[in-house]
Amino acid sequence: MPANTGAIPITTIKLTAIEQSKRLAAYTAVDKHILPEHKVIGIGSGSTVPYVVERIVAQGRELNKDRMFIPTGFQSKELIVMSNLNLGDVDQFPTIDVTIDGADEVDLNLNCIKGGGACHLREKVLAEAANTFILVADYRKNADYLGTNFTSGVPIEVVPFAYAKVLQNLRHVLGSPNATLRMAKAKAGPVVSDNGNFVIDAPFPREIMMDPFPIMTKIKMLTGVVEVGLFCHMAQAAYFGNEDGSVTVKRKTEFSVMEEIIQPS
Ligand SMILES: O=C(CO)[C@H](O)[C@H](O)COP(=O)(O)O
Repeated sequence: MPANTGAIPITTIKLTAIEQSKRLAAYTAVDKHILPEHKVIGIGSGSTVPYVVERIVAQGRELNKDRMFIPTGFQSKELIVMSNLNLGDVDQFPTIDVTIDGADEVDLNLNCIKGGGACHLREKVLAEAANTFILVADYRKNADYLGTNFTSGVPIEVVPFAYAKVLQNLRHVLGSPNATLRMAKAKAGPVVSDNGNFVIDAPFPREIMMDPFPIMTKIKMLTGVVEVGLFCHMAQAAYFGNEDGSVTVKRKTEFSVMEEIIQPS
């Protein structure tokens, strides 16, 4: 099913198992983390986030009238506006109470890949600005190691004139021989991000992805790179909707990441 940007109420559509899993994750995360005292809320991108907004809208006008909602890009901006929520930006609200966002894959330690929708620069800014950063996804995104199911690689936003140089660095120096420039599907030429930049997808072998922080810093040091779609040590929790109606939660504790399963009620 195509992503619903908010124009059609999602609840009127018959959902596939995967869409139900996304909705379950989103609803559970909103119920646990978007509390009456939260006034500035970051809204991520992707096909799971419309369910986040749907659940927030269901909290009612009384709670939402005093809240500001900060988007991570064009899609979430449209969602916020179409849902009659108050639209703000991160330059007005550099401290966000809670940001909820989707993920392309999440590992054992709550590191994740983001940028499948080329929004990871703004997504990372809103994740970093947030006191609490929460991920929502269906069960396919729940992995032990990054690159398990999401094999297209780490999304890397680059300034256009530097893309060929960065590709060379990735292929010949950093160990991603199959790094490629992401091409558009319904337009000739490359994908252009909401910030006017290009996106490279760089797959790395398992041994590198088992501990993604070092490669994230190396990629980020390449001149021309704007942001890397590896979010390391940022999320407090991730919610995955499962096919059987349960929700798997990975939650950061003081010393490690704990996993629990919430059974359907
Ligand atoms: O990082 C993202 C966009 O840049 C999305 O959050 C990510 O691709 C997950 O999307 P979906 O909820 O459709 O699976």
